[in-house]
Amino acid sequence: MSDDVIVAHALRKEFTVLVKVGRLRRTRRLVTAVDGVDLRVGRGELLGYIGPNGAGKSTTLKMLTGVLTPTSGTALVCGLAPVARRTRLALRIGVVFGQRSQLWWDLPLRESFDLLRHVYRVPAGDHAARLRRCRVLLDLDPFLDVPVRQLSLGQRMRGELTAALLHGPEVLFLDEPTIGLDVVSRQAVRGFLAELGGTGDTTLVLTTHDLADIERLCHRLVVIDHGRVVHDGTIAALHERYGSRRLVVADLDTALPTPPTLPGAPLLRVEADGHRLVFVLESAGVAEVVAALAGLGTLRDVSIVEPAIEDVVTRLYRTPA
Ligand SMILES: Nc1ncnc2c1ncn2[C@@H]1O[C@H](COP(=O)(O)OP(=O)(O)OP(=O)(O)O)[C@@H](O)[C@H]1O
Repeated sequence: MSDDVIVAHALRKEFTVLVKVGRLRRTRRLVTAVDGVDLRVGRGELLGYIGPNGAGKSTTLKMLTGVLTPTSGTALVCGLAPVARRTRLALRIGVVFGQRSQLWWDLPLRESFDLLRHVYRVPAGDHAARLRRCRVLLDLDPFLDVPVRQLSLGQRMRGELTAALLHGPEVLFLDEPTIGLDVVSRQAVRGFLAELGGTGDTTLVLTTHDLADIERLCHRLVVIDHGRVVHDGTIAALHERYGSRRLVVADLDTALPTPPTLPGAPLLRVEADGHRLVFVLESAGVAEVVAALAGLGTLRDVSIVEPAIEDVVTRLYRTPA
């Protein structure tokens, strides 16, 4: 039996929108937000679901969590049809959507968590253990007794994450979990999700525009554009497909009259009046390039620059779907 916790086939969602034509007239137009997405996500996977604005990410997540009914296609999450079995599914998944809160605005966090324990009928021992873990990892104690409406965005997001996890979900869906957070909160949330995903017990599906989230957290990346999957694979595969290459940066004590020619690693540019040479690693290996550079007798320092995911994703978004 497959251990996929999410299986979507030809998932499609259309919306009818009214658009203005001329000064007074309005006409109906069909918007295809998700256009035949196939997706399988295994238990314990950490999946980044990314794409440019309006690509269909949130709409996909809403269909997978039972908030929206697909126009056509099928989805099963934890073996359940999300809309038809929404209540049952709610016990098996956790959802953190930036714009929607599951906390009680006027209650302190601690009381919201208590209420959620009753809503989900979580045994007291399990609840206490999960809450303890979140308190430590997300540093909740300084604001556990503060009413939710008084929390900062970063504090509330840490509360939302906790709320989504107290019933021990198998899958956690996160729509832009670090949006608008300051550096400290962003690191806290990322670190927490990395730890959670690292256990292999919880499947994470994450949409984000913050590619640092992806690099830190996701093993697999699904990129959608105009509602269609344009890449499904590892980050390394994405770099390979779009030809991103590693660079070797050599700092020299003395500039050379002519830069060296290294087989398999062409010179990309010369900087700092000839004191810095940047090579592209093509067919050559790092060791042979470094050895050749060391042989020049003027090498002070050498570093390898990994390709930035921003570059490759920007290029991917520009490529027609
Ligand atoms: N309720 C709705 N009614 C009409 N159109 C909608 C509705 N929800 C989404 N859309 C449209 O569907 C398309 C996909 O929207 P969606 O919110 O899924 O994109 P997204 O990838 O999450 O974008 P972003 O990164 O900007 O959040 C967009 O063109 C959007 O305008």
